[in-house]
Amino acid sequence: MYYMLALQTRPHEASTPHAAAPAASRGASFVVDGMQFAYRPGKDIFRNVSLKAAPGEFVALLGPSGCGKSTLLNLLSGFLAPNAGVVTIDGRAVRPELDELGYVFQAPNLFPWLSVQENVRFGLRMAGRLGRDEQKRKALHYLDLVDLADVADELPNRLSGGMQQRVALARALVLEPRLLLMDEPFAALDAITRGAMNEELLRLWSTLGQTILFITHDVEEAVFLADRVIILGFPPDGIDSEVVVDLPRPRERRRSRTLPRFAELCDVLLQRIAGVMESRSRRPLAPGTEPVQ
Ligand SMILES: Nc1ncnc2c1ncn2[C@@H]1O[C@H](COP(=O)(O)OP(=O)(O)OP(=O)(O)O)[C@@H](O)[C@H]1O
Repeated sequence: MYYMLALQTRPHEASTPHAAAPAASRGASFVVDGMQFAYRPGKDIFRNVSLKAAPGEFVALLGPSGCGKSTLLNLLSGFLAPNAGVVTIDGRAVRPELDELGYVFQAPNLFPWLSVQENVRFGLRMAGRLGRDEQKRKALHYLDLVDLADVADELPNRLSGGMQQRVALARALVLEPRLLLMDEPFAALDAITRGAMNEELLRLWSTLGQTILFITHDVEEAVFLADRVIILGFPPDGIDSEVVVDLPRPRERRRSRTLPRFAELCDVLLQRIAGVMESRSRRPLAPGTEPVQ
């Protein structure tokens, strides 16, 4: 039932064709200001990076392997602390335990011995939020939203990869985060399932209105989903550039992908990534790493 509701009401997408945030957004803003970060002294991953997202904005983070996408996400979630600069969520210094934050990763990482419903309920139990019946009701509500209420009592190993990832999404959503951090959440899925998950994510976002930061390697996925795509350069360059995705919403795979603007935007992103790769290949080798003649 809730899934149908999500399909029918798309306040964000219907009313704001290009804008970032739905009118009554539940999303949190985030600000990264003058951030410097290194895992080891003298080896900066980021140097003076600044970046913002408005409440309810869908931001994709794109870049070649090793450019620092996951590191940036870990800094935004407070799992890593910057060496300089600030990271705030709605004006508060970030900490991993902030209620505002939710996570979805590439692997669903469900507990195999717990039912689907118990997996989704787990975070509420750990946080001691709500009574047992209310936790169950809420878990079922979010399972319904991802169209999995009918497998609530199954164990995860009875589900396909795509279904397991939808459970992981419901598990994040049940905590009602205002900022959803997604690290290549659909990368392990086949192309058809991935496309369906992309559409499903847009439906949920248009109903729930979180701010989303979504890491991907896939330019088409970035263009289909995002309001804005941030391209990262190789360390320590930080942000290479940004591209605003001015495609109309609501977006549907078959319709959006046939728009000439869709192809243009993909092309712009591919060129930017090629520029990032090229700038790295032109970079002088670090002392001691010159090829032996
Ligand atoms: N725990 C760590 N300790 C030291 N260096 C690290 C650590 N994690 C990542 N790095 C380095 O930081 C840089 C950025 O890594 P990161 O995983 O953030 O990149 P990424 O863009 O997410 O890559 P991918 O797309 O392959 O997942 C890389 O050079 C990587 O080797």
